[in-house]
Amino acid sequence: MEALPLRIRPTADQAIVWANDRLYLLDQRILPNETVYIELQSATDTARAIRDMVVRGAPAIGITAAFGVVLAARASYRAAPDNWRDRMTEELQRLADSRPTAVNLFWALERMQRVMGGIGDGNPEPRLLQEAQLIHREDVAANRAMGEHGASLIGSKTSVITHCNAGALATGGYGTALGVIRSAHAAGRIEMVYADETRPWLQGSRLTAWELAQDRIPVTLLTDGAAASRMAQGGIDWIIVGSDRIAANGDVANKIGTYNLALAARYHGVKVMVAAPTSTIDMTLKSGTAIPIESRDPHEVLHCGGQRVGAPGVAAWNPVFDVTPAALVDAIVTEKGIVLSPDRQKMAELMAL
Ligand SMILES: CSC[C@H]1O[C@H](OP(=O)(O)O)[C@H](O)[C@@H]1O
Repeated sequence: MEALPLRIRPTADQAIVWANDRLYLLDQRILPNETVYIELQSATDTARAIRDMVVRGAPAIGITAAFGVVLAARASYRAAPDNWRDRMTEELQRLADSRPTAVNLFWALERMQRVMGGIGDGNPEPRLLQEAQLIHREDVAANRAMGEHGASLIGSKTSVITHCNAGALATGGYGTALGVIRSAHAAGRIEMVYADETRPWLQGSRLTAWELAQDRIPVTLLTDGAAASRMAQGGIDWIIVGSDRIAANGDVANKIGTYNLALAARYHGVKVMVAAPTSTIDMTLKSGTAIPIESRDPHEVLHCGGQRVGAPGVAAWNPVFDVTPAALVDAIVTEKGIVLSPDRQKMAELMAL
């Protein structure tokens, strides 16, 4: 991967760019201090970029993987025009192995493989690129629909707490949780957004605060440990978060710390909204206990802001997601509509729409 200048304005809605027949990612590891696009030359590059969190966020991971399939097809067809499918197997597996929790990754790969199955002779790239771009466009449209659905639940002068980054940077654009916040703000109903910093990777302080400030939406940073005390002071109406995978009974996997928020919210009478496209819902898993939870390098916990904060010899536990039981979720908001007090039957009815 090489960092190349790309002559577009680096905004949160341009985190994933296909231009000049090339794939570029806004490097989210160094936002907000630097806005640098990295060009990806192969599916292996793409898998590494997902694993290393150059791009992150469930829908964004799925969209990026779809473009990774296009890069794999280009290389395979050039190497073996008559046998390009078989040559893609290894690269597709690398993409699938990049991160385990966001189901959108596997949903996108399966959709691209279904298209691969329908391609006849000749160069597969144009048809696969068309599908990857369609997945990207559909995600933005879903986020805008989700934003309106979610905003319909938001009353005037609402203050919310959000966790991690479920914004344009985590999706194809507009965002899921931040999409709801953007739509409610456009309707004049947002008083304040409190953004948890979200240790250890700081998606909240580095990414969410940047996105909201860029859109002139009022935002106040919280340390992760401050959220419950802020709720205890009163005046918080909703917790609004995204998700990486939702099980068939409505259990929600999201960034580590979401479960803590939901427990404190229930105690303080604050409602919990999870905004996610239906591509994040995994009806093959009966409950959240079956959702694979990614653990990352303890180094991420033992360091902060580029310096070591854990004494030598100290261990660290670094699961980067947790599961919030459906019983602690007041609303799951998707592009298809809203599920209040989610349960298995209601999730099945939503998915049947
Ligand atoms: C709209 S999905 C965003 C979702 O992804 C984040 O995880 P990560 O930054 O590790 O990819 C977090 O769980 C967000 O809620």
